[in-house]
Amino acid sequence: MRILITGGAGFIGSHLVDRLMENEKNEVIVADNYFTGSKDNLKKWIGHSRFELIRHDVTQPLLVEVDQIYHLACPASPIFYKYNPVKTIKTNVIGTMNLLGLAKRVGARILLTSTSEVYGDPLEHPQPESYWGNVNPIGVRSCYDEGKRVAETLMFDYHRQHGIEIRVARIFNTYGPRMNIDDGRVVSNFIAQAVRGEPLTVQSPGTQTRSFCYVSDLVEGLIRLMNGPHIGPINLGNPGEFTMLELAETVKELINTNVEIKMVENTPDDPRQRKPDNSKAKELLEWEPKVTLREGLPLMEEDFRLRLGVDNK
Ligand SMILES: NC(=O)c1ccc[n+]([C@@H]2O[C@H](COP(=O)([O-])OP(=O)(O)OC[C@H]3O[C@@H](n4cnc5c(N)ncnc54)[C@H](O)[C@@H]3O)[C@@H](O)[C@H]2O)c1
Ligand SMILES: O=c1ccn([C@@H]2O[C@H](COP(=O)(O)OP(=O)(O)O[C@H]3OC[C@@H](O)[C@H](O)[C@H]3O)[C@@H](O)[C@H]2O)c(=O)[nH]1
Repeated sequence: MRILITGGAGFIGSHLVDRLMENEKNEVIVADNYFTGSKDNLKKWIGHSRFELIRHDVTQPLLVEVDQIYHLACPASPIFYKYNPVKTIKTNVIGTMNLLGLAKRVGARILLTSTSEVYGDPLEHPQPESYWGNVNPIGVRSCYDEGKRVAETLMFDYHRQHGIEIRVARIFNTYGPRMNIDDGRVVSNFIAQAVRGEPLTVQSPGTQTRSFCYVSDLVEGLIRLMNGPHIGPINLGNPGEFTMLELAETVKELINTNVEIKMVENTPDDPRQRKPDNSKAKELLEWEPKVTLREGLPLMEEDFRLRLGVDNK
């Protein structure tokens, strides 16, 4: 099987590469523009005979002969997707069209990594795939939320109109080693702050909730979705729900009991609650996350200490 992973130099993408490369029958091609990803994440595969890395921006067409496409390319951290919002929209819309065009041309199956952000600031809780969401179409997060919603629409229209084999995953907050140190997302921020001995910055009010999935669980879900018969959309996330204050307390307890917790200002349109309804993934993919937050957080510590150059406690 020859497999293309767009965004494969990023956090989730590089873990997916690791898993797919374990199978000696797979050849893996990564296409990435290194906006938020890095060659470092793939260093153990560079030079391997079954692996290829291409510097490529998905807003441009790509021609490669492949059997499957995991389409991940898109900045995921709010700081980075808001940095150049027009580019984020182009990546989601033109990028997804380009990859669908490739899938059509070579007859490949294509999986889109959509997001729980398509539910916006959800009025239904937990969120099932049947919920249409509560999204601000003109806000600062819209380039990402609405961009992913259009990407999903494109996937289903190419499927209905051209018979393309599609898979759509709606990923909930995922964390683990290799997240960018300055990524800006809450788990990597708190771990980096705890390792550096700096205050943990909880954005107000701190009662907003998220459900955090460890990256190995998520990758397993993506592979099951890609290779199963169901097109989705299917929620992939861990149903354990925590307030940001609870997350900060947990990081403090597990990583550095000496740090303070500091309340800081939040950003506009921050969703107030989020938790996946996992029934579809359980039933159709026989998938359930295994790693709890308390187990997963310490697994990031060594990677962050090494990259930050901070010795063990
Ligand atoms: N991590 C999460 O919690 C989460 C949640 C929901 C959805 N997702 C989705 O999963 C995917 C991967 O997320 P991640 O957490 O690994 O983020 P990431 O930022 O670490 O990885 C994204 C990768 O895409 C690349 N990229 C960005 N724009 C590109 C472009 N125009 N052309 C080519 N490459 C481009 C980046 O350089 C990076 O390597 C994204 O599509 C994201 O929307 C992630
Ligand atoms: O330092 C911080 C950073 C963030 N936060 C809070 O933590 C919560 C989560 O924020 P993050 O930036 O980690 O992530 P978000 O949940 O907003 O978006 C995320 O979810 C879905 C994915 O598609 C996106 O890629 C991802 O970034 C927010 O309520 C935010 O206000 C803090 O309290 N402190």
